[in-house]
Parts: sequence; C-alpha cells; structure tokens
Amino acid sequence: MSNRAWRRLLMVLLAITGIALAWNRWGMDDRLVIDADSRWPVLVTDDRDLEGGNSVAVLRREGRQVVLDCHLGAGYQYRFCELQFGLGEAPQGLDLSHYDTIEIVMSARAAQAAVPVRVFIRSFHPRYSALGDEGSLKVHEITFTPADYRGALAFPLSQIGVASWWVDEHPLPLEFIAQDLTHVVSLSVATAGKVDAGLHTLAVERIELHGKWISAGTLGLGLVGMWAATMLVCLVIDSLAARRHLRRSSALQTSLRRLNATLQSQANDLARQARQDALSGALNRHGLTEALIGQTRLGDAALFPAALVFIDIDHFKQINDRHGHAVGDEVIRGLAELVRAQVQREDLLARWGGEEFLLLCQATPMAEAYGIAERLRQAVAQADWPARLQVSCSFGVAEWSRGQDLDDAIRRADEAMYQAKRQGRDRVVCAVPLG
Ligand SMILES: Nc1nc2c(ncn2[C@@H]2O[C@H](COP(=O)(O)OP(=O)(O)OP(=O)(O)O)[C@@H](O)[C@H]2O)c(=O)[nH]1
Repeated sequence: MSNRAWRRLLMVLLAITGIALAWNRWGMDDRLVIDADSRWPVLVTDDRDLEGGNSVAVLRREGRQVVLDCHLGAGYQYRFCELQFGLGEAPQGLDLSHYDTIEIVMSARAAQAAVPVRVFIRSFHPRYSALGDEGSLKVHEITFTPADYRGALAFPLSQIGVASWWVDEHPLPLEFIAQDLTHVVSLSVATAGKVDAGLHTLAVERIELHGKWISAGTLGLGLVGMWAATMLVCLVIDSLAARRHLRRSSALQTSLRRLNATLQSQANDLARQARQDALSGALNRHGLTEALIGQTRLGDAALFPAALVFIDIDHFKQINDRHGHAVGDEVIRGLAELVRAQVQREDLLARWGGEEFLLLCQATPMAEAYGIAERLRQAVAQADWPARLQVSCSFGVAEWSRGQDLDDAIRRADEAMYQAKRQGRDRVVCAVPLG
C-alpha cells in the first residue's frame, strides 16, 4: 500500500473511532421506564402465608403513582409488604446487564415519619433456580431511605449486590454469588427489615434504568478489534505485494545478470577478435602491439634482448592454385599450431601478412633464436600436411635490443627472410651473421 493509501486509511479509522466514542459518550442511550403506565404487571405480597404473619398489603393507584398501603403486623419475625413489578417470565426474564444506572423516584412513610425501604431484583439461573419456585431466584438487595434523597435517588446498578442472607442460604461456588442481571424476573420495593408495625405507605412514581446499547468496554474492545483487523489485513496485503514485487525484481535481476554475462562475453569475443587473426588464432598486428605493451610493463629485463623471426611459407601461391584455398587455409592454420607447439608460452606469434608470420621470442639472444628457427624449419619439413603436401618455410632472424626501434628490427628480420628466399628457400638466415 502506498503512503497515501495508509494515510487515508488511518484518517478513516481515526474518524470512525472518534465518532463511535463521541456517540457512545453523548448518545447510544438505552432507557427502561417502570411506572404505573408501563407494560409491566404490578402485584403486592405480604407475610400472611408465613408463620404467624399478619401484614396486609393493598395496592392502589394515585395519579401517576403506584401506592402500596401496608398494615405491617407484628406476627412474623421478618414482617414485610412488597410491591413487585414483573419484568419477565423465568427462565428467560429480562436482561438488565447492559444498564449501568438506576433512578428511583418514590416516597416511604409510616406514622407521619420517613422510613427506609428495600429494593429487590430477583433473577433466574439454571444452576440454582427452579421453575415455579420463587424462593430459588437469586435476590439482589439494597436498602435506603427515600426521604434522604428528597424522593429521587440515582445510583450505579452495580451497588445492588446479592443479599447476604441469600448467599448464606445458598452455599454456591464463588462465580455464582456475584451480581447476575441477565435473566431478571422482577423488581420490587418493600418495607425494610426491623421497622415498626403499623401503616406504611410506599408510593412509587417511577423507576428508570439507564445504559448504553453498547457499553464503553464493549465498544473499546470492538474498536481495538477493528484497528487490529484492519492493520492485519493491510499488512497481509502489503506483504503479498512486497513478495510479488520482490519476485518480479529478482526475475528482472536474473535476466539482467544473464544479459550482462552475454554482453560481457560478446565484448570479450570482440576484444579477442580485435587482437586475433580469425584463421590462424595467432595475434594480428594490433594484438602484437598490445601484447608488447603488456610485456614492457614487466620490465626491460624480461623482454630484451628479444629475437624476431619472420616466417614465410614457400611457394604458397602454388599450394592455393593446385589444391584450392581451403587447403591453403589449412596449411596456414597448421603452421600457426606447429609454431605455438614448438615455442614457449611467453613468445608472441603474429600473422603479419597472407602467408607470413612474425615470431617474437623474449629474452632470447640471436644464437638461441637461430636454433629455434632451425628447429621450426625442420618441424615444418617433417610435419604431415593436408593433401600429402611437402611444405617448407623461409626464416629471417633479427635481434631487437633495448633502445632499438621495433619497426627497424622487423625490417631487418624481413630482409633476412627475403635473403633466405633468394638463397633457395627452406632455410634460416640471420640479419647479422653469427660469429
Ligand atoms: N589460402 C589462402 N591464401 C592466401 C591467404 N592470404 C594470402 N594468400 C595467398 O598467398 C599467396 C602468396 O603468394 P606470393 O606472395 O606470390 O608468395 P609465394 O607463392 O608463397 O612465393 P614465395 O613467397 O616467393 O615462396 C597469394 O596467392 C595469396 O593469394 C589466405 O588467407 N589464405
């Protein structure tokens, strides 16, 4: 992905994150109202079914309020009256877990005085609840005095903990004694414990639950997931693209390397062709000059005194005329091979003209050069030539000493070779007679 695409993606993710967080903070409200007009059925209960219980609960409606008149009797130890809103049938009930605040607008009086009340939330759980047995529902409980809050109290729903007496009566593993509001069956307001007998009036105007469709925690997790998933997908796309790019560039590199090698070998061929005679494989004049420049770098001592041997095939025209140019070519090639086989590696052999070769022997005095030429002459005479030819060569030998002009030395060798021709061919003549 390009930098621009990354920047755009980051902007989009930041915008989504910002909008979602702001919406969660100031919007996404979920509100549940429980009052006289809401759809929840209302009923009252008292302790008359219990041992000695003689409290009497009466339900009535007064304007917008649901009122419980409770004649709290002293017969039962834990006397009570209760006003209950049925929120759902067990086992499903109603899920209140996503609400975080509860607001209660109500009053509670007894003998003209403010009294405390209890709020119960009962919920079902298959681990400890049985269908049809209200006593098996988990009881969450909080006690407060409405008058202390001027009749309107709002607090976090998490403050309504599991009733301690319920925990005592239900010895369960720890994970089952925490608040659980996922399957709420009822929400009640009841007289508090240990209040005096007599007439108690509990008037509930409204109970409201507030929350968010999505809790801040869930939203945070969702946003982190969105960032992580997007980054992961982008990184995978990027790494696939990088691998594709790498494959393409390595293929390109390979073909460039091959092309380079081909060009290099062509350049080497061309350089060799520029220095070499194609027919005989010996150096050409330019090649000899270059080779000599290379030799002079090694120092004069390695080169001088050098011997120049001019070699010319005798009556070569006749060979061509009688046996054709192809045979003539073979003789030229054969002579070059024969000379190379007879001399040292450092000696330089160049094709000087049609059937003429120039051999340059380094650090070779005249007497030794004469010996080399004579050996070559005999080798030519004894060699097997195509078409059973009898081939001979004339040799002219001259010395090239330090400080002497090379062209001069070549001319002297050439003249010596012509002298050999004149003297009857198939012989070696030195430019300076040997002592
Ligand atoms: N086959 C062949 N012939 C060549 C080549 N280059 C030159 N020649 C021939 O070599 C012959 C040289 O002839 P000449 O210079 O008269 O010398 P020659 O016949 O060897 O006589 P002498 O040198 O006097 O012994 C010519 O006929 C050229 O055409 C070549 O590359 N291939």
